[in-house]
Amino acid sequence: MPADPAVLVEGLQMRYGDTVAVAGMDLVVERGEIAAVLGPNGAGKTTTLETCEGYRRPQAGRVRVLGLDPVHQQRELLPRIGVMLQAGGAWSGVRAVEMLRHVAALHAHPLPVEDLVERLGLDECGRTPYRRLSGGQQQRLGLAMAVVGRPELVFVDEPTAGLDPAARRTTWALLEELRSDGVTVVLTTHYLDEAERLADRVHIIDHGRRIATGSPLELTRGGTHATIRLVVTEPFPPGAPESLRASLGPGTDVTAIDERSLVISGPADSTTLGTVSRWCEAQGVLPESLNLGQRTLEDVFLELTGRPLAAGADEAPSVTARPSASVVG
Ligand SMILES: Nc1ncnc2c1ncn2[C@@H]1O[C@H](COP(=O)(O)OP(=O)(O)OP(=O)(O)O)[C@@H](O)[C@H]1O
Repeated sequence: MPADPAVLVEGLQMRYGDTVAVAGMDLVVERGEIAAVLGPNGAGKTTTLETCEGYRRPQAGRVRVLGLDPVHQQRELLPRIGVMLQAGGAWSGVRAVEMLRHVAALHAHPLPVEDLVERLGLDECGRTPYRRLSGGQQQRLGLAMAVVGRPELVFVDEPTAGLDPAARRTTWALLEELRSDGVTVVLTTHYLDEAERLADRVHIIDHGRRIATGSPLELTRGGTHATIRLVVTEPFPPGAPESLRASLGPGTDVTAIDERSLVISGPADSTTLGTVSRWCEAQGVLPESLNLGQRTLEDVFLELTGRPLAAGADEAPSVTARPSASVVG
């Protein structure tokens, strides 16, 4: 019989008073993969993770972690998972390395503390009380505490928020090493490069729901689709996006960016490029540039939600963007 997935979330609903934090979340994380839960501020990432970690009881729906119920089988589950919280997690007066040794001592087969300290550059602040550590040092200590017990599964919430580029790379390398050792990693992030670089599978979430799932390549490739950016020398005549969309036919989407540029999302082939070029001639506009580019996760989020990821959950939808990507998985 195949093993249970590392994480299984079905129809999870969570609210805080009148605020709906999670609105029917479905999520599957297979064992041994790095899964990134990507979404804007307030999308419900932390609440979902905290429910998987057993800190919150599902108000509706079902959550299983390593096949166990995180609330009712917490004693069985806790020794097998590592948790890096967004902030805190250590006593304020305790020295960094003492804290890590303490956590290591709670586990049967911990990683060597000194190695982790050196790996994560914590040697320089090993005797510093937790409350005096910089934000980045607290982040790295939090990660060390999450992995020191050799967990089968680690949850890391925004592992590189506020870290400098060198510390981000160190963190990524450690997470990749965990995966090579067969550890499942579930991380939340709103850094697109982090999700693209690290994750085997990305779950894009918005307003408490998963809206797309796939490997970074599957999500950005969108089948044979690509993004073509057209910039012309003079403003387009009125109705240009509609007219170009009609020329290109079904399966293609055209979004006006400003009066001289638009984005075409459609098949990346010579027919599309030829049609765009002939359309420009017919409209009497001269292309300044015509760039064919791979979609980014940012483009995917924009297409799915009509607003940029960085704008946050409450931003009004953009008037020019129109959803066209399909939900995967
Ligand atoms: N303890 C709480 N009490 C009241 N509302 C909360 C609480 N925690 C979260 N919320 C609200 O629930 C929603 C989801 O929050 P959550 O922290 O799960 O999202 P998130 O995607 O992790 O956001 P971020 O990226 O900012 O951490 C937000 O509207 C948030 O303001």
